[in-house]
Amino acid sequence: MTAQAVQQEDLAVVIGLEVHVQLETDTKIFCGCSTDVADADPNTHTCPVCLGLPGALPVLNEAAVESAVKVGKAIDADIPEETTFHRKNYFYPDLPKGFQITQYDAPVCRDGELDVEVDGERRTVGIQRAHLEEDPGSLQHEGGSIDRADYTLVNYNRAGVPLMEIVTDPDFRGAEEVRAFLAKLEEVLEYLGVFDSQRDGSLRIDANLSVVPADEVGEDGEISDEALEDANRTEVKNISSHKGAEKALSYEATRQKNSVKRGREIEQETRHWDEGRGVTVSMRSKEEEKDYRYFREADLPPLQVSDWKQKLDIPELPDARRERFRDEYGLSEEAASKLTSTKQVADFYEDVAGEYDPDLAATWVADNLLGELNYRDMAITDVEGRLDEFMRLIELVADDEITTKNAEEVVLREMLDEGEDPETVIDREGLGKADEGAVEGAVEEAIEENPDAVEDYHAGEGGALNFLVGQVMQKTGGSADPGSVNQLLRERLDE
Ligand SMILES: Nc1ncnc2c1ncn2[C@@H]1O[C@H](COP(=O)(O)OP(=O)(O)OP(=O)(O)O)[C@@H](O)[C@H]1O
Ligand SMILES: [Mg+2]
Ligand SMILES: [Mg+2]
Repeated sequence: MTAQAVQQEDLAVVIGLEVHVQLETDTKIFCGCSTDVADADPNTHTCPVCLGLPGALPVLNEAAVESAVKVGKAIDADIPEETTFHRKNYFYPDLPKGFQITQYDAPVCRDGELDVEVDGERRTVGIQRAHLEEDPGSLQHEGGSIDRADYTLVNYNRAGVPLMEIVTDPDFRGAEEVRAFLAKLEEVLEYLGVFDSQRDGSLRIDANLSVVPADEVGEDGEISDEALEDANRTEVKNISSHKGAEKALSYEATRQKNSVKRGREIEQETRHWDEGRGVTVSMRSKEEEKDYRYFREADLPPLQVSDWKQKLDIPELPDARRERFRDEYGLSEEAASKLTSTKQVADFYEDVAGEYDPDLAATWVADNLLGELNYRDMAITDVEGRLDEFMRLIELVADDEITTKNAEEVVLREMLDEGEDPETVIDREGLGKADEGAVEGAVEEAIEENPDAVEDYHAGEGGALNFLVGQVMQKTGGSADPGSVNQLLRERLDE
């Protein structure tokens, strides 16, 4: 293909990702330093091992390997008999040892896959490999972005934090697919309990992008290996969010298409996503594997992991759980989706559905609780310690001790805004359902006090009954059930 001959619309975009996720462990991957570095002063969570001082020896953190094996099970990957560690050598100030301990030819996971839904269609994204490695330190560029800074500060608190690098096949054909994949990946990792999407810097993405002639793409989105080999790709680094990925990839796709249109060759290079300016800038020509001089990390013996796969259990994953919720509880697709959005929500739903009617449970958890939490920019994890209080509120509704309306509009909201338990709100606001005698008394009173409305009712005026219901509700401080008030009134008036 000569570049000049190709029009922009004749090009298809090909994307493959290298996603680095931080595994949730208490200590770093090769030393005992705490990983809780969010509010720590620079270089306070360090030791001779993660600072790479001569003579210090790494010791592998078992919890990090367990997490990696769980991820492997979740993405249906091959887990080898034996996994090994390598040194990846490069010279950069974020790397105190001058090499990163990572995995090379025997990663802990190979040949996995993850199903995603894009525009209602199910797609399978291949995962080439997923391996363990240590995070480098972080660099803080002072006085402008990386390419313009006056000087750079270095903080090794992150050095040695356990990462898993998940490398996909070049299976994405657009930025939206990437976004769907990242959302799904995070969902699965959080279900496994190995990842926290709220943690700063817990997800970092290198995105590889190339353009190929559109007629190389088959109907099912397949592209031949030759076409992929032929295409020069750029690797965009420094992407740290789903939105960032979408923006960076849209930018890079347009840049490459325009370049080809103008007859320029795409260089195989590493580019940097400048979030502030919304552009990708050239950093360096792409390293090749030989540049890294990979060799075995002699300080870490090979690790036998094959039987860990049997030993470690993983929870039911979101797709399976969604399907089961539909079958077992008769939920709509939408409700099942909402109720499996996180493991905590799904667990709470099942607790409630086990005690009460599954539909009532669905309304209360999906619509009321999640709705009110969402409105306050909160998640279920923010009220984790109070789920028994919400359960008690639902019980009060189920037992008819309080009206649905009061429970929803007063008690639940006060519970969230004031941090009170349901009984306290109900007592303070006098919301306990009025007993039958009190409601009957209020009905009598309303009829006596409003002869005109009674007359209108007998004359067939529809509004009159509603007016009387309103009077009774007022007299009972909203604690009566409007439906039964309506019925009581009609019985009395029609006598
Ligand atoms: N033609 C292509 N267009 C876009 N992406 C591609 C293409 N060919 C391969 N890729 C993607 O490039 C990525 C290669 O990642 P991998 O980690 O194996 O190598 P690397 O980027 O050379 O190494 P490093 O880890 O040092 O960055 C994969 O996500 C793969 O899907
Ligand atoms: Mg890589
Ligand atoms: Mg790469």
